[in-house]
Amino acid sequence: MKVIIGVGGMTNGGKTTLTNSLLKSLPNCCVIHQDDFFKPQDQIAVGEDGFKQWDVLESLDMEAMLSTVQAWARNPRKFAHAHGVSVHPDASDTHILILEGFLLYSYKPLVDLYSRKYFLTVPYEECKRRRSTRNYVVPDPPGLFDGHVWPMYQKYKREMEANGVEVVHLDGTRSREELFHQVLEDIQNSLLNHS
Ligand SMILES: Nc1ncnc2c1ncn2[C@@H]1O[C@H](COP(=O)(O)OP(=O)(O)O)[C@@H](O)[C@H]1O
Ligand SMILES: O=C(O)c1ccc[n+]([C@@H]2O[C@H](COP(=O)([O-])O)[C@@H](O)[C@H]2O)c1
Ligand SMILES: [Mg+2]
Repeated sequence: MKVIIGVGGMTNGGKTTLTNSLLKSLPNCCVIHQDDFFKPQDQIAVGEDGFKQWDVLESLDMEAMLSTVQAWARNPRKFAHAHGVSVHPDASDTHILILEGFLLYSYKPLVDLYSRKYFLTVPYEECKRRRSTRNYVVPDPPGLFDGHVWPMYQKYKREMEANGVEVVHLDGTRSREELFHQVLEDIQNSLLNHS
């Protein structure tokens, strides 16, 4: 059995933190981080607002991300080995892939592949506060959060809702441990229902 799980939602909702905990606890579990598919800086468009448009789908090489997912689906065992994930020879034939990122449910070719689509959010103030403490490869210029990041988050979320994409909402203000246990239990239950 092959299961793809999305850990999506807003920037600084806690996606990467939650994913790293899940990886340690789920058997035969690989991960693909959407952040690894940002295009090079010189290919990122500059908007009329003067900001580099990092938070739009066109800034990500989604075709390459999809190819990586397909490589996992063709041979999860080989993919796990290639990515340093240990697969026990006697392990059950359940293979899990976590996709983690802020625009997981806005790219049509991926949207039907998920068994479960988690969506982490925190209130605006908390998101802005957490973001101000982050050190991205390309640092945020002043005003980026209110001028670009937050408006794009709202736009893609509205589109997702208009398209009827069903997600499991997670309250990112809960503790790391609570979120981890909630999601682990939910995944384990959905694995039982699939088998
Ligand atoms: N449940 C949580 N409660 C409080 N802070 C959190 C929680 N999860 C993550 N954080 C913190 O919030 C920031 C963003 O977390 P991260 O997992 O990198 O988010 P994302 O990948 O969604 O941008 C980090 O400083 C992290 O330590
Ligand atoms: O990783 C990069 O190269 C990178 C370069 C510029 C910006 N980012 C930011 O990375 C954010 C997504 O990552 P995350 O962990 O905050 O969800 C997104 O809001 C972008 O603005 C990321
Ligand atoms: Mg992250």
